[in-house]
Amino acid sequence: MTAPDTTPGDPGILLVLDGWGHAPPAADNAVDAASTPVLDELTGRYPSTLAYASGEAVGLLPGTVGNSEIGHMVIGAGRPLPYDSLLVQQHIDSGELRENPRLVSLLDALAVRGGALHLVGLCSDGQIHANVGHLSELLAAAAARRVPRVWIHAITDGRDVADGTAETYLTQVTELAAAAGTGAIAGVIGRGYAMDKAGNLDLTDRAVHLVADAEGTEVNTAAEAANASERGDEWVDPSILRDAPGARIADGDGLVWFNFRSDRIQQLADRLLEHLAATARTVDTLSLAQYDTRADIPALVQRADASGGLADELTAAGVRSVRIAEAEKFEHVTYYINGRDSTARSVEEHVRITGPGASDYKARPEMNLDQVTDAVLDAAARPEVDLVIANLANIDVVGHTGDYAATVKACEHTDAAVARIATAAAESGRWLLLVGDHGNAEKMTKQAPDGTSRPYGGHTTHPVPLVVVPANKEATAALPQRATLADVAPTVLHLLGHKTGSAMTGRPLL
Ligand SMILES: O=C(O)[C@H](O)COP(=O)(O)O
Ligand SMILES: [Mn+2]
Ligand SMILES: [Mn+2]
Repeated sequence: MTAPDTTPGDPGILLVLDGWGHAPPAADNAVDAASTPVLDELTGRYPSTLAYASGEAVGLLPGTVGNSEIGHMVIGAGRPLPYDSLLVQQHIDSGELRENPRLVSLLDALAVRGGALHLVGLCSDGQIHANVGHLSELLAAAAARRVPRVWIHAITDGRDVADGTAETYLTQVTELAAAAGTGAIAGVIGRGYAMDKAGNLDLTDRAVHLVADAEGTEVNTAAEAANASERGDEWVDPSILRDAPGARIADGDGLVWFNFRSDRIQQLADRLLEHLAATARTVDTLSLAQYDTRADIPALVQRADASGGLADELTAAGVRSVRIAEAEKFEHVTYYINGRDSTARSVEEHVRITGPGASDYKARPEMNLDQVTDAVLDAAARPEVDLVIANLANIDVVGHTGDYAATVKACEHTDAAVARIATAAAESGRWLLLVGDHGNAEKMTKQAPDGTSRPYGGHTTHPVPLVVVPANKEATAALPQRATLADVAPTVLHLLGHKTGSAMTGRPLL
């Protein structure tokens, strides 16, 4: 770790505008269409640039859309970090995954005792939570080890990919199973139920009972389940295939979770394992990548080391920070930006805004932004606070609804919040760094496999705006033409008067 530098810096505010991407004006660009006079003025008047926030620049496979987890982790780490999806793919390409001792021993045990393998995960190629290609590799491994029965418990997406595509992905899953020579879909359920992360256990339990107990509406085909949904792919009702006898999890079966990202599957994983234990079923369980579950689930692929980032540098330098976000993005400015490290730090305060959630953010594009902004202003007014780090969630969370008009409004609410925060920064002698963590709202349609253009609420590969409003407004140094999210932590440290951390490969932009 780098020793703190003695250059006096200024206190500041790091504001992550979640899902704030940049793309040329177009009919589906909600960021451009929104009236955002303050963001326009700050971007025009002060040093600004575009930062890469997807693909290799942040530790993803080339061409992969950015996401909140890797976005905030790289903002904090000051270097690209090989993300879980990239590590899984490397283990597949090298053949390591198939030979993974934990996997081999589970599959061999199932083959010997005649147990079934249950594979649970999101069936799409959104590459944010999961990738059906990974499922394919697990199916091939099960076939090679002669596991007698393999059941796929399919979660439908419609959020990281265009809505209305669930049937296509379910067909693909069936084809992958046929190609591998094993596996059949047992049940289908939307991610709104199976991947709730807000503690709505009534939703989670619908998934628990489908997967563990084969309880759901009976359907003849997976496509029938997908097409019956009146609320899109995210909300496909729990459905069990009529020709899936014995898909209920039995004592002695095995279970592998194939989402690589933990945040939206961990609630279900814990709940399901507790239900199996309560019903006297011993089931050996693995996850593709490491999960933040209460239960200790052995992972097939370990996480990259993310230490030596901003949090470690701030702690070493005694820099006091306040982290603020509403529930949807709270972990992003605490756990993820700190490198998936939950160590309590005495120099950090966490403010979690808990206003009303919403099942449909179309109707409430303002979310709880006023309270988030109030908290930022309160923290900025405290002289003992060196750094305020906040996430404004609206552009991303409302963007995910795929509703263009609501997303335009979310951008406009965000602009009004930035206006208040920029004024407070000026009044408290703070610099203000604005940056997106990945694109979303600047592209609200996507071409479906059938060639039609559909509303799209998912992320993009576009770069994100990055603006530095200096504490001394006379300073007008230009930023490099292109930056990456890895440059944010070195720039923040520089503005605070500290050197770049020795583990960081990004550079201060000023
Ligand atoms: O989990 C979600 O809401 C989306 O799939 C991804 O969005 P995030 O990366 O912004 O959390
Ligand atoms: Mn995000
Ligand atoms: Mn998002």
